[in-house]
Amino acid sequence: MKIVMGNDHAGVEFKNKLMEELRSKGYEIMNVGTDTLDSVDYPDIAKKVSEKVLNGEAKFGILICGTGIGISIAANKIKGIRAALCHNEYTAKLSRLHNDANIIALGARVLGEDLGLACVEAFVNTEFEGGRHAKRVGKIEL
Ligand SMILES: O=C(CO)[C@H](O)[C@H](O)COP(=O)(O)O
Repeated sequence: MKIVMGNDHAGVEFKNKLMEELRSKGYEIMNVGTDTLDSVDYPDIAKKVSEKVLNGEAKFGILICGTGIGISIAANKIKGIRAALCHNEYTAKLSRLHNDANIIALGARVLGEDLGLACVEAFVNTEFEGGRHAKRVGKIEL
């Protein structure tokens, strides 16, 4: 499965740990985030990841900033993106099951790396349930 990851300066270490774990589990990871601690603007990263999800280069995106808030707000302004800010496996799973989220957003200053990985695995391994949820998701479209 192809996944694109992006992060601002607050998420470098978190991204690296997650990327290493995910690659060791066989996921194909594209990294479009920053790799240094120099300050960058999270909306630019949200845009890069969103583009790769929308053009099909990746099935899912992972966005990381300090809290996950700004980067998820920015991604959700882009047509076709449903970015879910998740803090646990339950919300990560439900964001796929009910909301058909195509990006998971995580807060590097909020979550431990192990919990972040558990959230990502719950997210990418859950299918959208459809049915009554499809009508609701349809109403979200920009
Ligand atoms: O979490 C974030 C956005 O929601 C950013 O990572 C955070 O605002 C960056 O802050 P700073 O420039 O002070 O490192």
